[in-house]
Amino acid sequence: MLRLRDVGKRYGRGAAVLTGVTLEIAPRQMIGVVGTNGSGKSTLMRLVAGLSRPTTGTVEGIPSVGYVPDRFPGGTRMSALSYLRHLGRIGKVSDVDKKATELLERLALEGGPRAPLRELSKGNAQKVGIAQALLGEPELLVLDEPWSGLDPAAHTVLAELLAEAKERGAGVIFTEHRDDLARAHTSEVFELSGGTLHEASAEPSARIVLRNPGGRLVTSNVPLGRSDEVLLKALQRGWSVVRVNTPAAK
Ligand SMILES: Nc1ncnc2c1ncn2[C@@H]1O[C@H](COP(=O)(O)OP(=O)(O)OP(=O)(O)O)[C@@H](O)[C@H]1O
Repeated sequence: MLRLRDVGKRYGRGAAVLTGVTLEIAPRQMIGVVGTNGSGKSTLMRLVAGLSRPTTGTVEGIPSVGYVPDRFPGGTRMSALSYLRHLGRIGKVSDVDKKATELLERLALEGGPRAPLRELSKGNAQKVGIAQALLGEPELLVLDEPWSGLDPAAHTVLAELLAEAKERGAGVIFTEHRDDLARAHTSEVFELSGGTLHEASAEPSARIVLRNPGGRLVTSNVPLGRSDEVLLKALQRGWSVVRVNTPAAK
C-alpha cells in the first residue's frame, strides 16, 4: 500500500502545483487520474514513483515501482532488447531476455526486439517504455499517459498486461487526458484541478475556465447541477469566467 498524506508540491518559488493531495493505492487497485494540460498529473506521478519529493506532506510505504514517463527517452544506438537486458540486470530480473522478448513481441514492436531505440516512432518507443516498467514485475505500476501514441492493437495488449499485473497483486495508477478513456479502464477515476485531487464524477459535467485574481487560468470539470454555485462563488471571490463548456459543446 502506498499512501500520500496531504501532499503539496511547488517548484522553486513558483505557485503550488499540488496542494493537500491525499491518496492511497492498494494492491490490485487501479486508479486513473485525469486533468487538463499543466494540471500536475506528471508531477503527481513522479511523487508516487518516488522520483520527486513532496514540498509538504508525506509519501509512505514506497513499494517497488515500474514507471512509464510521459516522454520515453529514446535516442540511443542500443536495441530495444539490449536496453531492457541492461535495465533487467540492474534490477536483478531473472530470465530477462525471455521476459523482454515476450513483452516486446506481445506489444508488436515494429522491427522486433532488435530494433534500434533511436529509430523508433513515438508509439513504438512508448511500447519499450511500457516493457521496461513491467519487466521486473513491480508491486506498483505508475504510468504517465501510457495509452498516448499507441495503436488500437497495442492498446488492447496494454490493457491485458495491466490486468495480468493486477492479478498478480500489483497496484496501478495511470494518467490520461480523456475521461472516457480513463473510465474504460477503471471505475476509480480522480480528477486533478486547481492543484487538488478529487473523485471525478460520472455525472455530466461542465468544463469551466476561470481566471484567478493573479491572472492564472484554472480549469475544472464541475457536475452540471453545481455549475451555477461554483460560478457564483468564483465571481464573489473576484475571479472572472473565461469559458463554460457544457457536455454537448465539450
Ligand atoms: N521541473 C519543473 N520545474 C518547474 N516547473 C515545473 C516542472 N515540472 C512541471 N512544472 C510545472 O508544473 C505544472 C504542472 O506540470 P505537469 O507536467 O505536472 O502537468 P501535466 O498535468 O502532466 O501536464 P500535461 O497534460 O501537459 O502533460 C506546470 O505549470 C509546469 O510548468
